[in-house]
Amino acid sequence: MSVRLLHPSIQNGVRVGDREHPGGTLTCKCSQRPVKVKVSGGIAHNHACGCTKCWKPEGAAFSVVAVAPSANVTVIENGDKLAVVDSSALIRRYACDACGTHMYGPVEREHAFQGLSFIHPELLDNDNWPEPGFAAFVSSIIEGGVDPSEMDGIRSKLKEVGLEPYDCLSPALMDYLATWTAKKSGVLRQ
Ligand SMILES: N[C@@H](CCC(=O)N[C@@H](CS)C(=O)NCC(=O)O)C(=O)O
Ligand SMILES: [Zn+2]
Ligand SMILES: [Zn+2]
Repeated sequence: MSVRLLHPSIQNGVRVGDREHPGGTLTCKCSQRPVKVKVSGGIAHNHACGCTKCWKPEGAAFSVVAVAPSANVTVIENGDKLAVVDSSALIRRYACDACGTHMYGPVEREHAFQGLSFIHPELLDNDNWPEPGFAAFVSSIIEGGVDPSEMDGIRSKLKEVGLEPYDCLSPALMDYLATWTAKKSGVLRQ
């Protein structure tokens, strides 16, 4: 069986990026009138995501996705091609209606991630962005069509390239989300 492509940017090892990376311009895959979105500042929480909702390049089992403050994310060209993929989802993923690339996904609802936009750093016009730190929603790749028998090998490969596999987000992010929820409900003090 051929080796499953996890994601082109992690398949042969994760390249260590620049923590002080300044952002850049995200460009969709269209050869004509590509959508361009400017990210005017750093990104955080870069990770691989196996869920069925995050955009993945052709043939990849995982997406690579990070966040930036929504205030730093601006559509600069051909925004008329953008449409929200699923308006009921927490992340309002704006995709190019011609090539399907997800360009940015703001969280607008009251939520621990409110004010952040999810973006795919591989679409930036430079490649020194901070590397992914873990793999999230790994079991979800089965929902995307991966045979369950491949999972042991895929989790081993993720570990080999330095990405700890989790079936939701990382423990640190899950604790952050739970803390936000506990404060909102009042069981923890603000
Ligand atoms: N097993 C589901 C998981 C979907 C999911 O919960 N995705 C996470 C990671 S991106 C999430 O936070 N989704 C919120 C959203 O899609 O708006 C799938 O693969 O579709
Ligand atoms: Zn496009
Ligand atoms: Zn996802």
